[in-house]
Amino acid sequence: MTVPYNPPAVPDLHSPALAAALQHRLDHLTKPLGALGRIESLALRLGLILGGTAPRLDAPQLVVFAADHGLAARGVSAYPADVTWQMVENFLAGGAAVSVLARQHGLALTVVDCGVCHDFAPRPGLVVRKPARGTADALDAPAMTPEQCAAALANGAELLRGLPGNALLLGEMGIGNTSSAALLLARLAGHDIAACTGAGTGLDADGIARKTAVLRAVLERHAGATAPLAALAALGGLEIATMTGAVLQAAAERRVIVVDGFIACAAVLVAARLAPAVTQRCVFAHRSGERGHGLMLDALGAEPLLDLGLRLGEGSGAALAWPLLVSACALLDGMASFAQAGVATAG
Ligand SMILES: O=C(O)c1ccc[n+]([C@@H]2O[C@H](COP(=O)([O-])O)[C@@H](O)[C@H]2O)c1
Ligand SMILES: Cc1cc2nc[nH]c2cc1C
Repeated sequence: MTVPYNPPAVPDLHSPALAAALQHRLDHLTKPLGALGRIESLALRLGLILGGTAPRLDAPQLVVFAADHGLAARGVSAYPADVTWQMVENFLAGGAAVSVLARQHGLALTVVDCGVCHDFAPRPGLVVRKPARGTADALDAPAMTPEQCAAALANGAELLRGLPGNALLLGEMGIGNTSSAALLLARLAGHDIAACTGAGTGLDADGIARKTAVLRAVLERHAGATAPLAALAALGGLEIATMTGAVLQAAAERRVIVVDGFIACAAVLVAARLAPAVTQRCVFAHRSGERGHGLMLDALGAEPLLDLGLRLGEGSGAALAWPLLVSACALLDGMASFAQAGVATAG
């Protein structure tokens, strides 16, 4: 299957001179060498992405990509598929975890209907870009046709082009989407599906065993879908495909991409298989409680900032990590050097 989509160019960020200037600045601030730990590598990364020694985060955008999954009818989730549209209403009404966190941290929140089986009343904060009402049951057919997958990728890119600011925080909502993420991880990183399959919204051990059996059969059904976009179309969700297009566009525009949990990482995994330099623009917010997320982060070469046992999605982990990015920039910009403060350096 060929998906008619050309990813944008994502150049390497390699800049030894800027990296040296950032490291020099970090090393001369009034603290023992390296004492701000991972905040220092975060500051370095933000400087490299935004292209300066005093990076400024501007107008951060938290986008929740939502869609339904045909595979949900196979009992792979602990919750009914209707929760997808009901939670979209909750995001927009301001009552979801991510709504609260976005308000708290001054993040603009946009919800994108990428393929929910529901008609929403138009309102501010909701964007409808749906190539289909949910995916097909991947046990019967490819989840998306090549055209639907290409349309979702293009929608993500177009959406990003219209957003202000220089930081994108990824969120998602879709009953059944840990199945798609597990399938993509198994296929693109070459792991057994059992190591990639977890409880999602809360399956017990028997439920996880049934989910694993379904997913193993899906992989067999689509054994030929090995290229990244073919795998995305066969196994993925409409929200994952739209998010992949958004990630590629954000990376091409040199925005900071704050990656949430297991499903958001699956979109980044597809994007990184198409354009490896994508991960240079990513800050991985947290390690989620979902089995498989550790393998996913390893496949991306990622070290997440937080490890809180979150397994909510929605962009909640990205929003919780956001203040660390703000602090990293503030410290880089605002701390005095040893020379400025008249503090003695190490003997
Ligand atoms: O972000 C994660 O790591 C994560 C882990 C488990 C579940 N989720 C959320 O739960 C939903 C998918 O779970 P499931 O069991 O329906 O596949 C979806 O809406 C995700 O946002 C998210
Ligand atoms: C209630 C609920 C909220 C969610 N938010 C993201 N995924 C979710 C799944 C459920 C079931």
